[in-house]
Order: sequence, then structure tokens, then C-alpha cells
Amino acid sequence: MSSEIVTLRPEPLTAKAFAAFGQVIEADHEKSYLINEGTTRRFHDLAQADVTDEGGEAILSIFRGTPRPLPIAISMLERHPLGSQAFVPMQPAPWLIVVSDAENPTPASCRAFLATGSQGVQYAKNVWHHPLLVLEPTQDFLIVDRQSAKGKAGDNLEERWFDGKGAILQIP
Ligand SMILES: NC(=O)N[C@@H](O)C(=O)O
Ligand code: NI
Repeated sequence: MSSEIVTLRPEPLTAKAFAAFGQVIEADHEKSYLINEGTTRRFHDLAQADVTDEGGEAILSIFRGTPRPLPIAISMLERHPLGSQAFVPMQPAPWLIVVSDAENPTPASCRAFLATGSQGVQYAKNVWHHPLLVLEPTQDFLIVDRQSAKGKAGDNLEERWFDGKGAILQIP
């Protein structure tokens, strides 16, 4: 059991840096084309929802996040074995992401990212991530994730609480 507390320093969110965890959802001009008589630019196919295991279906929700006490303690991660989960900010405010690609995550295996208010992410199925972390008093996100088939309880949430002191997430 580690007695040292780990400090996580967020790095800028880029598609390349986040590739092991899922996709970054942002207005990538190279994936866009004009529609609607040239009045609208479509940023196309930025991510694909992966939610149909065990009869799951995609749903859209809004999460209204509020900040955690400072210093932000990272004491656990969670994952969704049956589906991806996408977070798209609905206002231009930065937010924080903590993930791990270890099968058995520890504070030292975590990576932190700072997302701009124009960046969303989709966590790939079964990727360890911390629940929503925001910096403003309230921040709304559009969520695309999985609902179990009506009446069929698919267990789509696994949590891993760290032993010892966990980690502290540095605020940029
Ligand atoms: N619990 C829930 O729906 N939210 C988490 O999955 C999260 O990643 O914020
Ligand atoms: Ni989640």
C-alpha cells in the first residue's frame, strides 16, 4: 500500500494523447463538409457509440456537473463494461479528465487531461475513468451512453476504489 500521495498534472487533451482511452469529440475541419446549401458545416462521424452489447441501446442525457472540494481527491475510477460513454460540453468552459489504461488501476497509473470547452470525449467501452470533473459552479454536458434493454439489468458500472491516499488532481 503506497504511503505517498500521487499528484496528477493535467496534460492538454489531444486525439493522439487520448487514443488509448477513446476519442476526442471536437470540430475537426478535416472531418467536415458543408451541407444545407452551404449554410452549415457538418463535422462528421467523430465517434461511434458502442452500446449494443446485451441488448443495450443508446440514450442521450444531460449531466449538470458541480465542482468537487479542493484539492480534488482522486480516490476511485469507474468503467462501463457494456458500453462507451461520451461527454460533450454544452458551454465553453474547460474541464478535467482522469483515466487509466491499467487493468488494475492505481493512482500512479492515472493520466489527467485538461479539455477545453470545445472538446468532448467518448470513453471507449470498459475504459477506466473518473466521474465527471468540472471547474465552474455548474457545467452541463450532453451524454451519449448505454441503457440496458428494457427490463434487462445489464451491470454496466464497475468501480475501483484505491487503497491508501489515492491521488490529488492539480488544477491548471
Ligand atoms: N454514473 C454516471 O452515470 N456517470 C458516470 O458514469 C460518469 O462517468 O460521470
Ligand atoms: Ni462513466
